Amino acid sequence: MPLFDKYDVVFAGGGTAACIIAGRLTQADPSLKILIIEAGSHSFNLHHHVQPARYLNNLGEGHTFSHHTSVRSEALDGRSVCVPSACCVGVLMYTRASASDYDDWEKLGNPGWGSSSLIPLSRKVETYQIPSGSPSVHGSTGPIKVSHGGHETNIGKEFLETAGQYDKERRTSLSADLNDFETINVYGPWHKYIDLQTGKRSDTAHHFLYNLENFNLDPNESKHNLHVLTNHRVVKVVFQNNRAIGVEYVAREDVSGQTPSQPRTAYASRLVVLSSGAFGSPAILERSGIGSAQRLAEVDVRQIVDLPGVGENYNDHNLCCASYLASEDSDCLDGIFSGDEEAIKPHLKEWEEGGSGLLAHNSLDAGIKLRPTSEELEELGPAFKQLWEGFYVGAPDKPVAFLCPTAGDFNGHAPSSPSKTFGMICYTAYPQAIGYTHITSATNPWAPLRFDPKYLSHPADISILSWCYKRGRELARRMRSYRGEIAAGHPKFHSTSSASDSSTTAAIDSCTSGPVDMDAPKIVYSMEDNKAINDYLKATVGTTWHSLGTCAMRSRESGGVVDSRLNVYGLENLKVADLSIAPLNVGANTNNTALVIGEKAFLLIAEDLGISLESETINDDLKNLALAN
Ligand SMILES: Cc1cc2nc3c(=O)[nH]c(=O)nc-3n(C[C@H](O)[C@H](O)[C@H](O)COP(=O)(O)OP(=O)(O)OC[C@H]3O[C@@H](n4cnc5c(N)ncnc54)[C@H](O)[C@@H]3O)c2cc1C
Repeated sequence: MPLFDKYDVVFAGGGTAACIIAGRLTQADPSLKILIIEAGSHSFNLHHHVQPARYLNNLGEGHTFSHHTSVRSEALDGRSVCVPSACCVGVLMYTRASASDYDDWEKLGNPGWGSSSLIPLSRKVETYQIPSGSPSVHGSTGPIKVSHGGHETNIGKEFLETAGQYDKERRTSLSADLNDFETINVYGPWHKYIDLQTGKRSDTAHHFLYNLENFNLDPNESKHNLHVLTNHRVVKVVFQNNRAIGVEYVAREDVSGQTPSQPRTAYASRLVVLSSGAFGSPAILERSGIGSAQRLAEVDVRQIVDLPGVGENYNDHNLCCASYLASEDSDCLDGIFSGDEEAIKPHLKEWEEGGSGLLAHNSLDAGIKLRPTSEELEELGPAFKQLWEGFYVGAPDKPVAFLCPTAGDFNGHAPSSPSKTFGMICYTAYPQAIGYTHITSATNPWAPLRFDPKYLSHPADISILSWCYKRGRELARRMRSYRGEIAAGHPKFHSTSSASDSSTTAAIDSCTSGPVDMDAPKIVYSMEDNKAINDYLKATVGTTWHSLGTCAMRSRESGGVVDSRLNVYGLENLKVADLSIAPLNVGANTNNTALVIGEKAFLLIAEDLGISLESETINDDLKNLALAN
């Protein structure tokens, strides 16, 4: 239980952004009494968390994960989708936004949130362990380590070799920097949030909290002023007039039936910060009476502030994973993905002794941020063309989609051992369909949300995924390790279709099928084939776990929830600081943007609290950044 009667700052949620803000605040002013209330458990040195390759095993139901099931969607032929949220870096893919993404945020009326302010923060937070990293965009002293991981898979190498020979329209470079905020349409290496020295996952809990001097996982044992209370959820914010003075919270055990027993209160004399992510933060606001009058009336919550944007503007990216068989000599992560400890054992020694091998890996070694050629633009159809002209032409640094091979199939379609598999994943960088998330209970923070991500409800979104699936398929079937397609991970083409000839639709049992020639003709798809692809996408499209935007930093008139200092409109002493504040999507995996938001929020909060960044505990880089912003 919390040790102090009253804290200076209370955080609801202890994920990517919160750990940075709390860790930096406590370094800047060790006398600050800070409480983090976190729904999940501690991850300190847990082997399934710090050993990178085990991430798929973490996706089950548990205390660290919340699964949000959507309403049934017409665009997905009546299917629901399930989106988990959690307090970790997940798949460990290091991907940064495009510079224009942040400039678009600033243009919406958010001074200090453009690329010139945020790129230095993205540099600040990292130590880029890739020797060729440019110091103008990559950091060398930050807590979060970025490397290529402890192994180089043949799948990644072959993807780049194949792309170099097959795709004459685009460049391939082994030393390309795909995450310099501007490079697109280049095939290159894909890096990871893995510390090269230890082979461990590099996350904000370990590098901003657990490493603090005197920090103790158990607040009762702590001699530190920063306490973390895990396995508890914040129900709502407590106000005195319009000033936030604390939060009510409950433990999972306190919930019986629909209603938790009497919640406890943690008081905050200076600031309450909601950092519960794109699902958690709007839910806390709604339970606190902040949101649209209609939504709050539906769940019997008295409205305190009318902010119809709460829970709206839900963004994600749309994922498609196609599955292929790989040659038996491929170094794939299937065994580790299966969670079978016997399969993991052979890799443990190498990881423990040198931080290397397949356990220090996430299966993704290469990829491309794709934009279409003029020929492909035609293939993408009229709905996309309109989007292209209105959105992409003026933003040459924005990708349309990502395409990356995975050494091991995410879908778990691996036939029985010892077969090896690889995947070809693609996701849409800026889906046009925007969803929502709202509460269904006024009091129970574990109650399911009413949630619809609206996947594929815009026609351009499905054309992009279809185009990427076809591109990925052409590359996959030319890779040396290709041994056929796994039927369950592909569209059901009619057996007489040329899109399903023997070399392209080998079923699970045709393991001897090798790659086609590099100059084999491109597969031609009929209207019926295209329908089969669309049906497959509707049946399988999934989340990239990149939920954002549900407490958008915009003007109040345009549906905003927080201003550009992250203050919730109409209230005092209440900020939101996590990915939910993103006013528009970013064309990237989102952890990097959450890191940047954490760094930016720290500077804003330090300033509000009157903390001098001249303090000796703050290093010079940070001082300079604060002065520059
Ligand atoms: C499975 C998965 C894989 C991912 N893979 C990648 C990847 O490879 N690369 C990448 O860049 N990004 C990845 N992401 C996305 C990245 O993890 C998120 O973008 C980032 O963590 C968001 O940071 P945040 O601070 O906004 O929220 P989070 O890090 O989600 O933190 C929110 C925290 O609040 C807690 N919480 C929620 N409700 C409450 C409540 N009521 N009370 C108290 N606590 C609460 C949650 O438990 C959580 O810990 C992945 C995400 C997931 C889920």
